[in-house]
Amino acid sequence: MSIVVDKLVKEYKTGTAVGGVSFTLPKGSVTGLLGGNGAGKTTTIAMIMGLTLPTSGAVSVLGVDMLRHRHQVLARMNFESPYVEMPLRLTVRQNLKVFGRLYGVRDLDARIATLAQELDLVELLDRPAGKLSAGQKTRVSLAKALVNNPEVLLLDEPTASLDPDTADWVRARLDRYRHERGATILLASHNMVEVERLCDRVIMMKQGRIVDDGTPDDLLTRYGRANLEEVFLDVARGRGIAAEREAAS
Ligand SMILES: Nc1ncnc2c1ncn2[C@@H]1O[C@H](COP(=O)(O)OP(=O)(O)OP(=O)(O)O)[C@@H](O)[C@H]1O
Repeated sequence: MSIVVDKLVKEYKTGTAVGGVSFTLPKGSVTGLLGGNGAGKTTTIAMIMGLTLPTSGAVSVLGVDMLRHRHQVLARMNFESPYVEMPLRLTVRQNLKVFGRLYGVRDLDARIATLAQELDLVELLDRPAGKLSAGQKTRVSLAKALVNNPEVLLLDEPTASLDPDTADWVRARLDRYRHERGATILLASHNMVEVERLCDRVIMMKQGRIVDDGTPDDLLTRYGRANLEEVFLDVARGRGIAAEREAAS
């Protein structure tokens, strides 16, 4: 298994952000984490990456306990999040160099040149990161996330702020990366088209808990719906399977 999350909890003074979440993600799988605002998706991803310390529970990535030995595996994973700003005065190239060195990437200049070609960043390489549009920044963040060719990739809304055409292109890029690298990907998204297109499994979260889990087809059948958007609305509005189970117990 590439990622094992076991009874993960994150309590803040203001309340419970993640209230006991468990799942396992096999190598090469692409899983979507779906849920409304405040459901706990970002906090879950941050705990898997080791950016946020859990209150309790365990996370292992590629067989390594992230709470004790995360330095052993960090070079084999990466993440993208709109919440993590890059140094804005540095150019795109300098940013990619800093992150590439942090991850110990060999032949870094060649890697940056390849990524710039693939993500259409050639024209932007010598511009300061602070002078980019939101969509351009998202593409640079994706380059940062791929700089070390990670086996495990965590993405927090990878196409937020992209126009539909660029978003579609980024999804195609991620799909190709997944197939070429055999990477395991966990992505939080509000975009159902994205999830239906990329994910072989969907984990639905609400108020810090997992309320459903299955392939997109399983969920459509279970809820009797034509698309994931309708399933999402059922779950968000409390008409989900979890609500029915609770009512029945
Ligand atoms: N640093 C923090 N301190 C206190 N509360 C926090 C902190 N970070 C997150 N929370 C709270 O934890 C809950 C889960 O937040 P989280 O960002 O994980 O949700 P999300 O599912 O990613 O939401 P969104 O879709 O809006 O990005 C929210 O109620 C949020 O207010």
